[in-house]
Amino acid sequence: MSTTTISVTGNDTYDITIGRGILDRVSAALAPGVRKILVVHPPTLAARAAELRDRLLADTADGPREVLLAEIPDAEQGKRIEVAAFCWQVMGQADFTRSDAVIGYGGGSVTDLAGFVAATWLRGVQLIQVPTTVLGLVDAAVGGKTGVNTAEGKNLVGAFWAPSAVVGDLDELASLSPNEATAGFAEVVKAGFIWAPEILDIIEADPTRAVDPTSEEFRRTVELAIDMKAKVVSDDFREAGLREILNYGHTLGHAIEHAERYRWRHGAAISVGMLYAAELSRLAGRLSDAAAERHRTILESLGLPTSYRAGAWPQLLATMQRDKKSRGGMLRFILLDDIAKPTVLQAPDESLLFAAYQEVGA
Ligand SMILES: NC(=O)c1ccc[n+]([C@@H]2O[C@H](COP(=O)([O-])OP(=O)(O)OC[C@H]3O[C@@H](n4cnc5c(N)ncnc54)[C@H](O)[C@@H]3O)[C@@H](O)[C@H]2O)c1
Ligand SMILES: O=C(O)C(=O)C[C@@H](O)[C@H](O)[C@H](O)COP(=O)(O)O
Ligand SMILES: [Zn+2]
Repeated sequence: MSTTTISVTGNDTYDITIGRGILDRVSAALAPGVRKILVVHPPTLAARAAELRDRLLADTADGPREVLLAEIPDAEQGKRIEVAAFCWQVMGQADFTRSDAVIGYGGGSVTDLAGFVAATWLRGVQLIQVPTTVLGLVDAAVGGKTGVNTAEGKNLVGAFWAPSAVVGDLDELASLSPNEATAGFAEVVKAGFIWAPEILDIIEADPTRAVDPTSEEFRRTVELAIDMKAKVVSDDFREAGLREILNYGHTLGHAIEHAERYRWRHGAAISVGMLYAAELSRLAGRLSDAAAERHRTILESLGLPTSYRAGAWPQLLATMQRDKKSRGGMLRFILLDDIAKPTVLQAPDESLLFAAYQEVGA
């Protein structure tokens, strides 16, 4: 099967390579002169991280290397400042210098944490992202948003720090459970609604094939989603404007994740958040009934959640105030004027926000 390369341009230029059996590209992506490498990984991938270490050690063309493995707690438990401090300690004790590198090998939680460690160690060292989940591949590993959660909310501390390469080996996804693959696929659906309607057509034609990581349909939708993200972050790395569209569904979605103390998968929360944004768009008189209904149908056809506890509204509203798109006390939402026509809604009336929530509250 062929390999696809999608490039991010701008201040930092790098390639996202998508293919099968391409892990050897990780070593090739290291800058000349890298002597020490920290591979950050979750417990689930401990054995495979050791194999990756052995591959990196076997490549001696650029001289000898030291490869350290940093196993971090799973999922959101890994996105804590204490975990970043653990990685800093490992790097400090091994004398990592500015010419050394960090590799994020795992899902989005790992690539976010590894990216943050790379951004902050000595104010920035080389970062290579090797995503192993659908969500990591199509979204988290691309674009250089890195960070950790705080007690008050999701991703509240972080940095923009671009990887120098993203190696997307589809073989890595084979061990994902169908539920995990589907949850991550919510970000592909997002790409369909904000930018690439072809994704929606493919899902509607056959939702089961669309989420199957071995299918051609999956490969096509994933490449469309990555291509969209690469274009957006090439244009607006630091989220001064256009990049905000990538937050479609995230204002409510992040608040649900926080309310659930991260027992919900990110993609599942974003699924409810996207339906909420669609209903808000419809009630604000921007989106047609049919386009809002298309959200519900597509998300449900994939088995993604479309409702959340009705009684949670006051808590969700309070958490949404801390969303990064807020300005002063003013909430801002990414809505749709139509499919693939994202827009911003500033300071919506609380009654409108509540009315939209009644469409997803159960
Ligand atoms: N930086 C960004 O632009 C960006 C974009 C989207 C999401 N995110 C963040 O990504 C995180 C969610 O990422 P995620 O959905 O990948 O979750 P995750 O990283 O928590 O991984 C989900 C689960 O899958 C396991 N896993 C990972 N790879 C596996 C594999 N190949 N086989 C079997 N199991 C595997 C992990 O151990 C974990 O239990 C959230 O924290 C979210 O905020 C960041
Ligand atoms: O890359 C972006 O920009 C995104 O918003 C992508 C989102 O899918 C992702 O979940 C991101 O981490 C959310 O960012 P935040 O700034 O709202 O924390
Ligand atoms: Zn997201």
